[in-house]
Amino acid sequence: MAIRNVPIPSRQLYIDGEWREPVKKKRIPIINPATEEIMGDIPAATGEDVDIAVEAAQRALARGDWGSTTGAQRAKYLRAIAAKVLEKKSELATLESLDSGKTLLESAADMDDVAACFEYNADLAEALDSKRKTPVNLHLDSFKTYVLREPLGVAGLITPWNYPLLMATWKVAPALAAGCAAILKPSELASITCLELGEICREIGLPPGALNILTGLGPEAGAPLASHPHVDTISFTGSVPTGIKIMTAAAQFVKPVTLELGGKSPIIVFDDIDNLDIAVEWTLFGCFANTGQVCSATSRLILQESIASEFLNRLLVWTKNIKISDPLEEDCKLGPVVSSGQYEKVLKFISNAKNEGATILYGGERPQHLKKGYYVQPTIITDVNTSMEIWKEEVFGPVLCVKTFKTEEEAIELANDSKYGLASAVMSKNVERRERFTKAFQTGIIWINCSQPTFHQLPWGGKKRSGFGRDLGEWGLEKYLNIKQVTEYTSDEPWAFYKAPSKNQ
Ligand SMILES: NC(=O)C1=CN([C@@H]2O[C@H](COP(=O)(O)OP(=O)(O)OC[C@H]3O[C@@H](n4cnc5c(N)ncnc54)[C@H](O)[C@@H]3O)[C@@H](O)[C@H]2O)C=CC1
Ligand SMILES: NCCCC(=O)O
Ligand code: NA
Repeated sequence: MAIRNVPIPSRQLYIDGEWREPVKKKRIPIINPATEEIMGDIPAATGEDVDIAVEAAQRALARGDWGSTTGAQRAKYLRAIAAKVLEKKSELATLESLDSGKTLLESAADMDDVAACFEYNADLAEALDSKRKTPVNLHLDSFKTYVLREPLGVAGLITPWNYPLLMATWKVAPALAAGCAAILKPSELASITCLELGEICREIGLPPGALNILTGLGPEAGAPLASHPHVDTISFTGSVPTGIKIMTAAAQFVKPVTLELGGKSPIIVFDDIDNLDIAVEWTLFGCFANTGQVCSATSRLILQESIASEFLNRLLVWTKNIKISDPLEEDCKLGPVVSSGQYEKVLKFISNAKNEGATILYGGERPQHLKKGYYVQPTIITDVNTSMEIWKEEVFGPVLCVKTFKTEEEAIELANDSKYGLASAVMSKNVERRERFTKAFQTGIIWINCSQPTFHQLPWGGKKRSGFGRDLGEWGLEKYLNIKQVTEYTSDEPWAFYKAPSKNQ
């Protein structure tokens, strides 16, 4: 499946259905995190390019070939994109791995998810046609009313590097399904596959301006998008500090935003589990999948004291078995983190934990056999207390911290002891207990007897400082719609609120 020598395409910005050099002609190097080598470069958009893209998006909305389409017509474009993604799956997956360090296995799964998400939103676009105009019966003779669902306008989509094309798809697919015109700003750390989405849109003949793709730095390309007066909504996935900046910028125009931010999600394991190894594997997957660079990573293991020692022993055995290598190698299960900045950040979290008195039970360093690349061993940290940074802050790397508990009350208190509220997992065979935890968890996503499986039919998002609004499912499309009420007075009788003037007045 791996095509090692996929050439890195040299692209420009994708605006108005064509490739355009950025106004300031700047480019950003692409770094392969597995080798630390520069592989190519991407265009760096600035505010001038944002203005051009916004105008292209507005023209698309005003033109019949996009602005007047039915959901069924848009569904055809979305299905054509899905088909092209599958046709180019191995090339796209390899590019994704080269750019972000994701294992090829995970990149290939992402491409399947990308295609499935476009397909799913094609279905939603079709379903929208029958819901476009919904009568509302007021049970009054004098009024006829209905509600229209219309595209909100120009959507700004700002996305991260951990699932580069998939996170973009979670926003692009519903924005297009709704009939918006979109401007995607992917992360400068991994933009290759998002630019290839531009090529796919060109190949399938998506009307110009319906989707524009501006690569570039956050403050130079993302910030002008968030603060543009003619961008009608912003959907963002990324860090809390950037989310706050985006919300602040958008607030100046009372622009709706949805924010999918960080997390420090718990996984609670009870001693009533039937099979220790199954729980161990979910715990590993929950924290080390995608090299821990997952907003919903269950990076706080909350373990019932009675099984702690046996569980940790099995966890160590399984962890030592994880293959860490170049992400394109067969069976690689843990690649490098995305960038030198992220590498330094993860190692600093580990050294801070040590300095605060925690124990590095396993890992904590660069793997001995890999001399180059931003690799960090899967790391397990014990002797953690709730005032430590490692308990409170998102690492976004393969680092699991562990605490034990005796009672259910203690477990739920530990689980909810976070400023974040994205996801929670509980492993137990006791149905009533699982229901109690489902109710008590202060998060938007609950996993029972698993961690991380994600389905595009279900709402994705959090509460507290993990943000608000939802991607995916029908909820992921709603934010791109304007709900318009229409009220018609159908009576021949005067309204008779004011006194009617007399005939000779
Ligand atoms: N919730 C999640 O899925 C993610 C969380 N993170 C967290 O954020 C940390 C830092 O990663 P970064 O890449 O720096 O995340 P970031 O939040 O800065 O980047 C996400 C996106 O926002 C853009 N951006 C940055 N500054 C902006 C601004 N002022 N206005 C508009 N857009 C802007 C970036 O270019 C990128 O496209 C990670 O270590 C991790 O903890 C990072 C990526 C994804
Ligand atoms: N399994 C998808 C996770 C998406 C995210 O990290 O935002
Ligand atoms: Na990269």
